[in-house]
Amino acid sequence: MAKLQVAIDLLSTTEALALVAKIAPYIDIIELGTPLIKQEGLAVVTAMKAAYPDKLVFADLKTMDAGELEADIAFKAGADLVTVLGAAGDATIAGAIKAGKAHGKGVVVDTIGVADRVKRAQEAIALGAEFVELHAGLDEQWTAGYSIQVLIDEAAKAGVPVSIAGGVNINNVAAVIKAGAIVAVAGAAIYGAEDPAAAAKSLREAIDAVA
Ligand SMILES: O=C([C@H](O)CO)[C@H](O)[C@H](O)COP(=O)(O)O
Repeated sequence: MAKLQVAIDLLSTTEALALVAKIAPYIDIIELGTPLIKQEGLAVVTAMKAAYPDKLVFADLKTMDAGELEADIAFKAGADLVTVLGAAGDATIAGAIKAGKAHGKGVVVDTIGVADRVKRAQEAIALGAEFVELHAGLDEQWTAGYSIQVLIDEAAKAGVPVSIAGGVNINNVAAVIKAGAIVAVAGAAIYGAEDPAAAAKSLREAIDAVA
């Protein structure tokens, strides 16, 4: 069954916890976004895992160097999954995966900014990543001409476990899952909705109707 990951790009632990209190029944993975972790530190990871021990807590570290060290810190703080950038060297990805194995946790490789996302996804899975995020970041999404269809097409070609992040919403989530993504990542479509619970519920239902 494909998973729904909420990407929380709010800026306080209080707001993040309040959001998850509304949407918890509909989501599988709770992502603490990079800006949130920069604002609140890894304490937000610890607080979220304490509040939702049965959910997967995803720390979007976007590590570029010192893979083993940064991943180890986040796993100790309570993360189940951490991100390392696909743009980083193989040694950085391998280091984070080593920390993941030591903790019995996983590493997700984020392809933001990578020119050939499909090739890097295949390489990252060969290195031992749990799955790879085919990702167009917020700045890329706001660039004229952006379409999530690029990521959907890449997911269909990748042949390895991938998630899609970058403007997932109720209009495209079925296509995301039909393309083979094992995780749909939705940020603004949930936290920016007038009724986040209703938005998360609709996304969940749309995913389950495909998967
Ligand atoms: O990972 C993200 C970004 O780098 C800021 O942290 C976003 O959470 C991701 O792009 C998903 O965002 P939405 O487009 O709002 O779904």
